[in-house]
Amino acid sequence: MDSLKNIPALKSKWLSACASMVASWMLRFLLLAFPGFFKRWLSDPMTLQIEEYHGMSSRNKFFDALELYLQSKISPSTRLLKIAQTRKDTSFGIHFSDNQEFDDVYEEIQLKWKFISISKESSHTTLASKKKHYFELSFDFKHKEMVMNSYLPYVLERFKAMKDERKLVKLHTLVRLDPNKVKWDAINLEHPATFGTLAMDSELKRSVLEDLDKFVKRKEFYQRVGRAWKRGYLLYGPPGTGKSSLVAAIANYLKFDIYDLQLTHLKSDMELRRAMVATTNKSILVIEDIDCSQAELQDRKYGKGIKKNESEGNQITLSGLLNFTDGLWSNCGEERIIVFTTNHKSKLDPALLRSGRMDMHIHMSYCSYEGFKTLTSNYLGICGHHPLFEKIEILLQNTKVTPAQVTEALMKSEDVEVSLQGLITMLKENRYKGKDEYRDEDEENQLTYFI
Ligand SMILES: Nc1ncnc2c1ncn2[C@@H]1O[C@H](COP(=O)(O)OP(=O)(O)OP(=O)(O)O)[C@@H](O)[C@H]1O
Ligand SMILES: [Mg+2]
Repeated sequence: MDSLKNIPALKSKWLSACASMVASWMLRFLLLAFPGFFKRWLSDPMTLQIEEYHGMSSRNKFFDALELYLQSKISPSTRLLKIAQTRKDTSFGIHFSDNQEFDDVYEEIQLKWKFISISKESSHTTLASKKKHYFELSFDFKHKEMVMNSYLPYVLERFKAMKDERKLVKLHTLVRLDPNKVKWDAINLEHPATFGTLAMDSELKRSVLEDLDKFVKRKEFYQRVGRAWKRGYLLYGPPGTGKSSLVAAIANYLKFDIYDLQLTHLKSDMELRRAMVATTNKSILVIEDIDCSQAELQDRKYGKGIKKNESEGNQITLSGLLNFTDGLWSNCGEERIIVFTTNHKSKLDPALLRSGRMDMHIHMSYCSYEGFKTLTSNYLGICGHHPLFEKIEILLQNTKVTPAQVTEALMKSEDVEVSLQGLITMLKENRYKGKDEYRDEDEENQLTYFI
């Protein structure tokens, strides 16, 4: 009788067991049938956006780092790659297509990158800037700390290592996008100059190389003495003596990018500051022909030969530049080299030559016999002696020709005899020519150290 009484209780137990079994089957079925939906439902996504530019015109350096880093994450099964070669580049570059996705794994965290390109609505934009580009990084919110503090620094480290491996050196120049906006535009530096190919006094070359080596090794020293980790060089000498080639040789030697700062492209000290702040560490800021820039800036300031509306708004000054290079700018980065070049050191503002401003004054001068031998080894492949060398050595002692003039003569023929004879004729023609406007500087020391 008792067991009959328990029948309803047993029945409800049985029913609830059946119901929970059906529910678990259904859940299993749904999980198997729609895994994506459940994964999304269970996770708590977080997204970071990395835009190409931040502010008005400053390029986002992390965006540039991603462009290289993510090339290593392109899936081998990718069926669409955009290849481009700009007019100025000699090699092909991979460009990402809109909505291209990249998977990455870091410390077992799944990360998803996406490249996005959207049209901008502005009347002032150039063809290249009509689009806004950015990367999106998606991951689970619970990994936020790990991504911010560990993964992003890791991406930067990888980028630096990849850049060093590829030995990419960039040349950055200023381009004006609209009346109020300038930005740095970069191309690969294809300048072949190295210290080996430069016709330069060997003692001077050795001193410059030693100075560069010492500079890059002295991080702790600069920190200890509380100085900004920067070095300034003034390169001076007649046109065609290798000042620009020396800048390229330094960049190739240290693998530092070059920022070619054309002061006359800028309208105000504010623009100058923005452009300088946008330069990266391990870079060379070059201001070529500083005497000409200085003169033009003076003209603009006082309106000499310049229409009123052209001079308006141009408040860029040499002292503004020097204060900034000596002060805040040099302190907000590391391993910065600043180079001024000029044909006429005597025409420079004394403020620029003041002791401590430029660490080294390097005089690039006319072609010596030693320089000539470097050039014949490069251009004609002559490593030893040649019967015509003695004549050339005597001629070079009395003739002021630049290495550029010598290379021009050496390139005229592939026949060594013809080339050297052509050079002898050129040297004879130039032997007693005209007044030397660079004589004062030529009599100075080749190298002046300040620190
Ligand atoms: N010292 C040098 N060693 C090797 N090649 C040189 C040297 N000087 C000049 N040349 C050759 O002449 C060309 C012009 O030289 P470069 O532009 O470096 O001279 P520069 O001193 O910067 O002249 P400028 O004052 O006109 O700017 C170089 O591309 C190179 O081929
Ligand atoms: Mg030059």
